[in-house]
Amino acid sequence: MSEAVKIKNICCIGAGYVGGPTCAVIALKCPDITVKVVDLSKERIDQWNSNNLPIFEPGLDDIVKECRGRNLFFSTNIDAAIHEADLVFICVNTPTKSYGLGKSRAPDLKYIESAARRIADISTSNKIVVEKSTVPVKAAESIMEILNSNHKPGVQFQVLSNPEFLAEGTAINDLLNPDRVLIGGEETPEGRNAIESLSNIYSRWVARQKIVATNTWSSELSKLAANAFLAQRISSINSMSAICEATGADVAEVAHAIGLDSRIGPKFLVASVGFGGSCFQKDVLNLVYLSECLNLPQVAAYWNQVIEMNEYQKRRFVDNIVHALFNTVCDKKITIFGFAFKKDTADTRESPSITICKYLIDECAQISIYDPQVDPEQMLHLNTHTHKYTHTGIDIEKYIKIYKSPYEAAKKAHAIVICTEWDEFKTLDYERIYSSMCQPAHIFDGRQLLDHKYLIDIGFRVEAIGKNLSKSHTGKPFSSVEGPKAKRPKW
Ligand SMILES: NC(=O)c1ccc[n+]([C@@H]2O[C@H](COP(=O)([O-])OP(=O)(O)OC[C@H]3O[C@@H](n4cnc5c(N)ncnc54)[C@H](O)[C@@H]3O)[C@@H](O)[C@H]2O)c1
Ligand SMILES: O=c1ccn([C@@H]2O[C@H](COP(=O)(O)OP(=O)(O)O[C@H]3O[C@H](CO)[C@@H](O)[C@H](O)[C@H]3O)[C@@H](O)[C@H]2O)c(=O)[nH]1
Repeated sequence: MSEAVKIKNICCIGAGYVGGPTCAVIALKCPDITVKVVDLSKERIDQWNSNNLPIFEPGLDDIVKECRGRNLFFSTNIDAAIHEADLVFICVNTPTKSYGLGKSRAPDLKYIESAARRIADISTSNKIVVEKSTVPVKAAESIMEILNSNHKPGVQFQVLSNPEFLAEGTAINDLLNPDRVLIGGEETPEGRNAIESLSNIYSRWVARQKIVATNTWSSELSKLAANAFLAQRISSINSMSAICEATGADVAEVAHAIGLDSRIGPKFLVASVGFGGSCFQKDVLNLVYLSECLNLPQVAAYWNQVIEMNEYQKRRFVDNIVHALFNTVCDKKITIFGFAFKKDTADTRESPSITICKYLIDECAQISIYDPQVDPEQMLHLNTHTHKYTHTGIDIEKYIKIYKSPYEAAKKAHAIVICTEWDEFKTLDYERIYSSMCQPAHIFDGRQLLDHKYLIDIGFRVEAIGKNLSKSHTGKPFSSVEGPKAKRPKW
């Protein structure tokens, strides 16, 4: 590739949360480029071709409606799309391995490898292959080796790393107005030309100074580093929330106060019941495993603590629920508000709600769940593909009921547990809810979402992450769930 190629045909392998929205935005901004999004899953492709898209993402429907059939196509014909493309995005999943070497930590790269092998098999013309999936450092090298070992004579490949930074729920805005676009490539004339070809696509709507070129390994590591830093911020503020509950400091006030320091900044400091989503845990574990493989155990332990803190936060929250409900939730109806891992998405991957429900089921609670977007089947099975719950063999369907109305979900419940920060939870009629519940009625706010004073005035017993509201009701601070009462610090 002696000069930057003008891209006319793009193939995207993987029609998921990244592939679909990213390609929809590229098609919108580049009407002269044909974009084909392909996937092994016929069901997913059929949904992309229907009025009921597989992903709930604000703003996505309108873009797909505008571009689909014009220059945006969804298909299972993977080979044809690869064959025609000048540039291929690899957007397949890279979940944490559930077997073998690196089990529960290393990313599973089997989907990446199979996509790379397919590209090598099918390609009869030069292609730029863009690794958009999140991968360990040096994955591009493996992709290049697979391509170069299997290609047809005369066919050349360039592999770029172009990690995606969109967050679910705000994906369209993030894609239209990214903080940066990162492109890593080989430090050769061919590598620079490939970077230029991809930059020319993004520069249709992203300012040139926001398109950052690096070497391939920096780009791959920057994606893991960005997610690790973001997850670390949440674990840090969550660790503060435990201190707040034990002392009477208010975590929202602490977050505001520290966020005013321009070196710290105000974003991503909302203490919560714990972070969820398909990326943070997986990518931090990926970094931990990478560090271990590089014989850097201290680095691995440092980042692993981010995950440990997240687990601790979820456990702490549930322990508190059990203690506040007079040390037993057995056979009590507990209502979970929110099953998605954050608002404005129907995605439940690694949602804290799952862990919370499992812990409560371990205590034999009867769980009722309401979420405005999540598929009821997923909630009924706690996002597993079976109704049997883990090692206990518990039949979870016996313990879970799904409701279409928050008011029905809360009827005769002993407690409401806010797990997702959906806006609609802020404006429910809590007086009506209170009068339909078993008394004393409890609310556990895992998202600092509600007006606690108002709820206490209604009569609720309220406990919230990072706040000590005890003076208003039981006199027991949130953190006393640890067992022996937290000791007052000596100054
Ligand atoms: N979800 C996010 O918000 C997000 C954001 C940034 C980066 N990422 C990263 O992007 C990657 C994709 O994430 P996602 O959430 O879109 O995953 P996803 O599971 O929603 O989608 C991946 C798709 O790839 C398909 N696939 C797998 N192997 C294939 C193959 N060989 N040929 C064709 N299709 C194949 C699967 O069927 C699936 O539909 C991951 O590495 C993830 O870490 C995700
Ligand atoms: O102050 C905060 C911010 C977030 N969260 C939680 O953290 C999780 C992740 O949220 P967010 O980062 O907004 O959503 P994701 O879609 O997981 O996006 C992250 O993961 C993506 C996949 O790698 C990256 O592309 C994004 O840049 C990165 O923000 C969710 O459970 C949130 O509720 C908090 O608890 N407190």
